[in-house]
Amino acid sequence: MQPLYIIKIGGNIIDAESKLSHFLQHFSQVPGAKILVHGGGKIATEVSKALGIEPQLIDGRRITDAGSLKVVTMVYAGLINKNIVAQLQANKCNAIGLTGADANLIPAKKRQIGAIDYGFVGDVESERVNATILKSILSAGSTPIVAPITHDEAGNLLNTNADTIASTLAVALAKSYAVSLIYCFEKKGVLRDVNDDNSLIPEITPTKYQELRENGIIAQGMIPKMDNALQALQSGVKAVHIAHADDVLTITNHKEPAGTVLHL
Ligand SMILES: Nc1ncnc2c1ncn2[C@@H]1O[C@H](COP(=O)(O)OP(=O)(O)O)[C@@H](O)[C@H]1O
Ligand SMILES: CC(=O)N[C@@H](CCC(=O)OP(=O)(O)O)C(=O)O
Repeated sequence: MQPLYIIKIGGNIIDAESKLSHFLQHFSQVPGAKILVHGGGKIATEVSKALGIEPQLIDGRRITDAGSLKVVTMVYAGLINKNIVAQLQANKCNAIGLTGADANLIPAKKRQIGAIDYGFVGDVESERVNATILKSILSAGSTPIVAPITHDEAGNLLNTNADTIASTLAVALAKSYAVSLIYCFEKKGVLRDVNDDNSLIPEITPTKYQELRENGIIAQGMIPKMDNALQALQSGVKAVHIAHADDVLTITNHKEPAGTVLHL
């Protein structure tokens, strides 16, 4: 099967102009078929505060009321997505920006009210992804850049965690490509001490994950990232890495080990 890299980039890199531009230069050199999924939660939080809408996050997920939905749509689908596309075009990467509403790429269901009402937050399923449109974009030599905005097929946009979008697309395409999913962020990978880049944990299995979580070594935003990563691996994705944004080419060119690799 043809290789496909699905690379996710998060808020701390997107928020730093020079880090983002450095990453995009590298991303444009990743060989073969590739998809970029971006977040941008940090910028959405800043814009939200500037507009007087106090952001509220529970376990890394944003409570998205009608006002917050306007903010995240403007920030993710507009500001961030289009800036990334323009920068990739400047790097000779033929990028095409998409939300989950475009070409019915990612239909979602509004999260049902349980203990917590998340508001306009969408839950997604890999079976419902429009894999056909992604395959045709990739075979035309273009690179989809996916924003974390989905839709409910009834005219409403929904906010979906970007780590979840990346793993859902990876699973949806795993029948057609040998998919490697790479979560890129601002640290060397999963660390024993979150403040020490020399404490990299090179490999994690589901059993080790449980242990690291119980010990509080894996916490905050790393929990949904790990959950999504392991689920992708259990659903046919060939390889999953959690690594520094600067190491993307080291991983895709198989130069040397970098970041954390997940194993079943
Ligand atoms: N063991 C760990 N190793 C690395 N990062 C961790 C760990 N535990 C918690 N984290 C936190 O998880 C964050 C990454 O998750 P998140 O903020 O959601 O990033 P992104 O926006 O890139 O998806 C890191 O910035 C770090 O603060
Ligand atoms: C529902 C939900 O939480 N959506 C996320 C989408 C953005 C995101 O995931 O951004 P990062 O990858 O930069 O964290 C949010 O609004 O924060």
